[in-house]
Order: sequence, then C-alpha cells, then structure tokens
Amino acid sequence: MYHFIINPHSCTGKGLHTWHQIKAELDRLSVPYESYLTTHPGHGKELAEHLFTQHAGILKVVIVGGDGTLNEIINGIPDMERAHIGYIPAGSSNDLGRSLGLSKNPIANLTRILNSSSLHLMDIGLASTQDGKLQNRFLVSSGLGYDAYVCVEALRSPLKTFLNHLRLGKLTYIIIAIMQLFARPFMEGMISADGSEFKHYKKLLLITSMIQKYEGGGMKMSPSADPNDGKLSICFVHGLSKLRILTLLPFLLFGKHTGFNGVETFDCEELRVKLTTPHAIHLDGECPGRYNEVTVTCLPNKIQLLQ
Ligand SMILES: Nc1ncnc2c1ncn2[C@@H]1O[C@H](COP(=O)(O)OP(=O)(O)OP(=O)(O)O)[C@@H](O)[C@H]1O
Repeated sequence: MYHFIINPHSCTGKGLHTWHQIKAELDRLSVPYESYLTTHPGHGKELAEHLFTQHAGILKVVIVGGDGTLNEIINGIPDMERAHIGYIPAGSSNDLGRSLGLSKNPIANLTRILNSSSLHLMDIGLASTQDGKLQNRFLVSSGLGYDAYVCVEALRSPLKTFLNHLRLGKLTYIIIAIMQLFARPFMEGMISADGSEFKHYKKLLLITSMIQKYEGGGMKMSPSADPNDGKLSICFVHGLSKLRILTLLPFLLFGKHTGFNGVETFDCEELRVKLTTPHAIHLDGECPGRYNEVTVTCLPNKIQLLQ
C-alpha cells in the first residue's frame, strides 16, 4: 500500500494537475493506494504525524509537491526509520529533483517509485536552537540571512504566482534575489565548525548549510555537496559590498562563485552560528522565523528514498 500526500497548490496548481495524471496511472495499473490532499500550509506535517501514529511498521509515503511540501512532511514523520519515501516533483523550484537528477515527467517518476527495488539512503540536516523553539529537519539546504529573506519574499510575493502561470517560476527567485540584496542589512556574528573556536565576521550576507547542490530554484550554491558524505557543505559570504555581490550573482547560478574573495566554503558535521541580532532562517525554502543562535547538524543516511 502506498500513501500519497499531495500539495494541490504547489507551483500555483501544478500539484493538482500532476496528481490527476498520477491517479489515472495508479488506477490503470490497479496499484493499492490512499491519497491525502493538503488544504493549508502546515497540513503536510499534520498528515504525516497522523499517518505514522495510525499505522505501525514501515510506510511507503509518496510526496507530490515542491521542496516546501517535502520539508513539511519529513518534519512530521516521528521515526524516519519507518518511512520509505517516494518523491514526485511538482513545485516551482524543485531543487531536490534537480540535485538528484529526477525526471520532469510525473509518470516516469511514478514508474521509478513503483519499480523501486532498493532504497537510496541520504543525509538530512537538522537546524536547532538551544531553547528547542527551532528543531527542524531539511533535505536540500538551510540558510541564515540573505537566502532566507529571498524565500520569505518568494512565499508571499504575487510575482511567484504570476510567473508560475507563465511557467517562469525559476525567474521569481532571480528577480527577488536582486531586490532583496539592496533591501536587507548585512549580518554580524560568529561561526564555529565541528567545535573549532568561534571566528567573528562583519558584513555577513548569508550562511548556508547545503545537503544538495542546488537551492533557490537552481542556484548551484554548493557544487561539491554530496548527500551521502555525512557532512554539511557550508557556503558563507562576508566583507563584500552589495555592488560586488551583484556581480557575483551570475557566477552563483552556475556554481562558479566559490573561488572569489569573500566567499568561504568548507564541509563539516556541525555548524554553530551566533549572530548579534536575530535574522531569518529558511529550511528548504520554508521560513519558521528569526533566530540569532542556531546549530546546524548533519544526520547521516537518515532518509530512505524509493529510487
Ligand atoms: N492547500 C494548500 N494551500 C495553500 N498552501 C499550501 C497548501 N498545502 C501546502 N501549502 C503550502 O505551500 C507552500 C509551498 O509548497 P511547495 O513547496 O510544495 O510548492 P512550491 O513553493 O511551488 O515549490 P518549491 O518549494 O519547490 O519552490 C508550502 O509552504 C506549504 O505549506
């Protein structure tokens, strides 16, 4: 039995359209399944919690939606060891699908999941605060500062809806990225990796922890990220003027930004950040609030994907 969780609203309605195609194929093949459509933000998490409380043992959960829906669901699963997860991308940015090289064809993805004979184990990340107010998993990336502000804006911007209708959803992040660069102040704070001494930085633009290579609708933030190495790929930018950063954005698109002065990259198992003032954080594009002290950890081989 497969349990399908669908965000009909993902990519401004593409989720529902994709689901209709998948449902027809499931019915044609007489595959046993249950389906659940999300009705509001946060519902994916509630559905996953409910599903795993109601059923014992291993569950095959297939997610139809974008990275945000995936994020909600993996945060609702109490015990990742019990979840075998299939993913059919139907979002605006689909950075997990892009990083894993998944097909853009929903039926091809369904066929892959139904015929899956092995599980693809992959790392996930956990971002937390000491008071426990933040305790969220992520599959693709988590970022403090600039990339989070871009996500906050993308989530509420009518531009995303408009461009999704024109099938230009990827452009949303590029346009908002340029606008947010000049709208937001820099951060200041300290960073420590794997227990090293904290180092202080001024004019911090962003601090991003990547599991996958891509975020923000195809920005190759970490070209060397490996979702099976048990490590976070960190990228942070500091000490540059905004005009200089603007000239670097095209390089970021193609993952060629890493050699420049002011762009630091390294791998670690645990990253600790202490900012002088709270700033927005995103986890797979979902933005739970603003924080100033965050610990990000890699949880090796924590998710089991039907491949
Ligand atoms: N029925 C619904 N109505 C409105 N919003 C929903 C509904 N179900 C889920 N959501 C919210 O939609 C948001 C975006 O979902 P999702 O990530 O699937 O699509 P997307 O933003 O188009 O894709 P991506 O994250 O890949 O850019 C999530 O924050 C989720 O909470």
